[in-house]
Amino acid sequence: MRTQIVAGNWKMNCDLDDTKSLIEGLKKTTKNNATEVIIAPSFTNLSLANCLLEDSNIALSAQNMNANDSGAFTGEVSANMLKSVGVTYVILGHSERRAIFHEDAQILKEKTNQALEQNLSPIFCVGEELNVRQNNGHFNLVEEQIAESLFHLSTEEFSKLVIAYEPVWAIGTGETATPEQAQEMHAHIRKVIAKQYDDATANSISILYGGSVKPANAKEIFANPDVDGGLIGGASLKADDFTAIINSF
Ligand SMILES: O=C(CO)COP(=O)(O)O
Repeated sequence: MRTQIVAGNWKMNCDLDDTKSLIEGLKKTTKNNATEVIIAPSFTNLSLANCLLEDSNIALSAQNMNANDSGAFTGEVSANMLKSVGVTYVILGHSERRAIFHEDAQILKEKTNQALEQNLSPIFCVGEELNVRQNNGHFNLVEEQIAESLFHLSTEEFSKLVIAYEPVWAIGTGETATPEQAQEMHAHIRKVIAKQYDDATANSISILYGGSVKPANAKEIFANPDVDGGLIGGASLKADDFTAIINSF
């Protein structure tokens, strides 16, 4: 039985007050759920979020992290700093980091290594742009993204990952992959992992879908056998919507 996960990627949204009220809203509505619930506020609000979440079972994730331990990296945040404010997950390889901040397979490999060394669980994002899908290159591209940054890991290390499939054309566009498109890519990812590692590893990894998930479509996406939850952007910024998504399993 794989862990079902619903993670909210707040991106560059919510100041201190917004963070406080969103978390208070979530704590009222998300009690006693069997699903692992994770939120990823911005760096500046992680410490507050950690205090507010003390009596809850909502876990904290960062949206990014530097690959180095410490030192002269102006503007960057280390794994150790994240751990010191209660962070247990880190989103790596989000398409916005790849496209806007030019993060490539090598840097994502280094960040993954550092996260695992420091006992943070990476939520590693993969996904194709629309033109790649239109040219039928999406299966190969996603396989390549996983292989280039992750296949150097040992079986034990790989088992600590969460994978998120986020087709770039579905992020923030209101256009969602159909349940069939999500299922076939998730099954493909699992097959690729089984080929590199083994069936047990492939079957134990939680693979999340991300891209315009909302209360109205979460149920049909989560109903697929290889979809173990969601990485939610816009709809994670409203406590009611996020809770409705969590309750869609
Ligand atoms: O990028 C996403 C989560 O990481 C998805 O964003 P949306 O849910 O806003 O499409």
